[in-house]
Amino acid sequence: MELLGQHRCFGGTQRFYRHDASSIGLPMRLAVFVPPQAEHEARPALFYLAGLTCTEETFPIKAGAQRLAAELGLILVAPDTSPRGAGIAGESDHWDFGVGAGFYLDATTEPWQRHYRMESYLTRELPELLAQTLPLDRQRLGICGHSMGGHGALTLALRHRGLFRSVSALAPVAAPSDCPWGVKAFTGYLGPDRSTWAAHDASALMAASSEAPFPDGILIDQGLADQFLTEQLLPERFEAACAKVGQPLTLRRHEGYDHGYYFVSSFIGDHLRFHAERLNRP
Ligand SMILES: N[C@@H](CCC(=O)N[C@@H](CS)C(=O)NCC(=O)O)C(=O)O
Repeated sequence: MELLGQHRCFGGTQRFYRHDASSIGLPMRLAVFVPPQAEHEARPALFYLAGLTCTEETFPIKAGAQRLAAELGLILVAPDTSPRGAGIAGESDHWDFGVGAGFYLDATTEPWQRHYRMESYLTRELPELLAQTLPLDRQRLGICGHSMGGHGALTLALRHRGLFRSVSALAPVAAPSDCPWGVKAFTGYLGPDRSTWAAHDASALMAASSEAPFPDGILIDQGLADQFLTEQLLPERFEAACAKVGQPLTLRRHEGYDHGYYFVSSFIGDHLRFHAERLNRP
């Protein structure tokens, strides 16, 4: 991993890295906050997946999570939202598909399947690489995300049982098979056969579970003034699926909050505490 920049921050360091990602076949960038406690011992890590149009810089710059992460001793890992530089014609033409919109899955269609492999990158390559490079306890990983990243957090946690001990989301795309962003992404990355989509749809995955996958609970925050709430996010679908399988879910609906980072920064602290509590258990 090539260290591109390092900044002292609340006694720890905010770092930016670039590395050759073998699962993607291209260089990837990521941001990592290392809390002061990591100088002495391996610490738990929270992966944060950002939403459409974001980069690895969005979370460290806008969410304001470092102060509390330093107190809690949490490493924060913020990857990019898609491969960049794949050279696919038109890959930057849409803000909700292609560059900046990788949807945290492995594409199975041409021309995307060679490089658009965010799921393999995040679940196989990155935990291993980070554990080799940083004082990170590989057995204590949590995942959270916002919007498309909320979809990523929920689906990766549900698809890779045991990899992430705790999961939460802010304004997640909760039923992507049934919203315009998800239909566009799944059609493009997985093809038109809808039977392949359910495996990447948090509500469908939860509804298909035989028992509660996260008995310690899942936390979701949602703003009620979110401009994408009723057309794209559909948290009530995930809520119904959790109820069906007995999955404990705290879904908090907040009057007046919209979709952006003023909302994320208002509630990210509760997510850090939620994860720290679960990741610090022996
Ligand atoms: N570009 C879109 C909005 C995209 C958007 O809201 N992205 C969210 C994630 S889905 C975000 O976090 N944007 C970055 C930011 O708010 O700083 C639009 O013009 O409507």
